[in-house]
Amino acid sequence: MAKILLKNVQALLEDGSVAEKNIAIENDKIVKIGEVDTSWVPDQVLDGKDKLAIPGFINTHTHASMTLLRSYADDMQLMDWLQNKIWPIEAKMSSNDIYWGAMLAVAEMIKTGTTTFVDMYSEMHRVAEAVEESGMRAVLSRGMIGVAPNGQEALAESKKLFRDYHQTANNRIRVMLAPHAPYTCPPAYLRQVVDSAKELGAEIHIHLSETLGEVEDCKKQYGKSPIALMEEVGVLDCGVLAAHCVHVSSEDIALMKKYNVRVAHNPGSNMKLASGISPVAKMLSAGISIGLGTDGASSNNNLDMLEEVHLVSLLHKVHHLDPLAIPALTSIKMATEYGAKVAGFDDIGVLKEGYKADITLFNMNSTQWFPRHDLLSLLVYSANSSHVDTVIIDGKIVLEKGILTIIDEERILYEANKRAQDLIRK
Ligand SMILES: N[C@@H](CCSC[C@H]1O[C@@H](n2cnc3c(=O)[nH]cnc32)[C@H](O)[C@@H]1O)C(=O)O
Ligand SMILES: [Zn+2]
Repeated sequence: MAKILLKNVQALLEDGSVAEKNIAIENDKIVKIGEVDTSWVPDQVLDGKDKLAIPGFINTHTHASMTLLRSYADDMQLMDWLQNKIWPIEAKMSSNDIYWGAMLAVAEMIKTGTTTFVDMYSEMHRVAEAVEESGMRAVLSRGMIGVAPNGQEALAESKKLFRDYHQTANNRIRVMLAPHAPYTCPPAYLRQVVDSAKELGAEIHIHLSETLGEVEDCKKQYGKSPIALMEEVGVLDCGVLAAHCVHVSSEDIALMKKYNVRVAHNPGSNMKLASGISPVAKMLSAGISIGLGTDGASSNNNLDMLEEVHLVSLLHKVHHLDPLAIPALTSIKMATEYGAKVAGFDDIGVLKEGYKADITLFNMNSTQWFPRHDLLSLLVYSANSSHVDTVIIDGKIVLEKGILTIIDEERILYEANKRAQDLIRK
């Protein structure tokens, strides 16, 4: 039995308060927050002095292996970027490229305090391998472009991924089915995906209503918005994680609420691709679950969730000309507790007894953390992710004093860089 004690740490609790606590971890779970019985003897004690403990960040939408394409194509329109730069080079990516790209992403995510990510890409068994080896938690999906030549093959791969990996690695890996978007998956294909999802009991991860152009084209072609089209073809019956939802109407929001569509909001990507500003405050007040995501490292260009926390708060304040919009606690909850719901978990996202021990510790020994009027405010508005000190996932220490303990950072940087260089020469 592995027992870890976080001693006298400042802990962000479910009600939003921060208080000095002991946190006892046994195997993969938090067993106690508060006074720990002297009969409970830990194997390892981590000193919590000057440390802030929060639930590990949950990145609700990314394409991990796209780290290999970071800085390869910037300052472009979404469709131009996808069709003329990204998809042609993705077609040349080998299974090993996918693996090392995912490893680079996992290293970056752990070092910036993320403990769970939701991914959509191809060759996902290699991403699963990176997740298994690194100790990370993830929701994986094979992104399907629903047209010839690979539509049917992608669906078969998706189903296989679900059967092989859903709820494996001590439940660290979950799997969803991911038709890429309404503009790449025609209704007949989406109906096939829905049938497969129902047959397997799988949920659906999809990009929806990302740009105005997408919504306009969808209305022209099918007479309805992407959200309404998803209702018609049955996607909304399966349990949906929808990335983006930037251009959604009041009618769309009512449908999303009716079917409990969960949203991955990607403020950095939406700003960089100039997709627009998602009506986050409106969706939150309609009772929709919204998490934060980075999207791929080619449209962000990093996987730093604390940056998204910062952005979501600032973006919606200035958008509404209202400094009360998306306060600090809401933005942190979107990155943790609400993100857990969005990703489909009921035992992560909060520091709570009985929950999984997925914990990020910030070292508060730097200028940005002084003076300490309000630790939550410092975290959201002042700190940065280089202050992440220790990360625990599923009860295992995967980062200690800023050093990756399970995976080899030097090797990952070397392999990923070499493969990215070879890829652009192919
Ligand atoms: N090209 C893959 C399948 C697609 S996976 C998911 C896809 O989403 C793409 N993607 C990344 N970010 C975005 C975004 O913001 N909107 C739409 N697509 C994106 C990404 O480049 C990738 O091609 C194949 O081999 O069949
Ligand atoms: Zn995406």
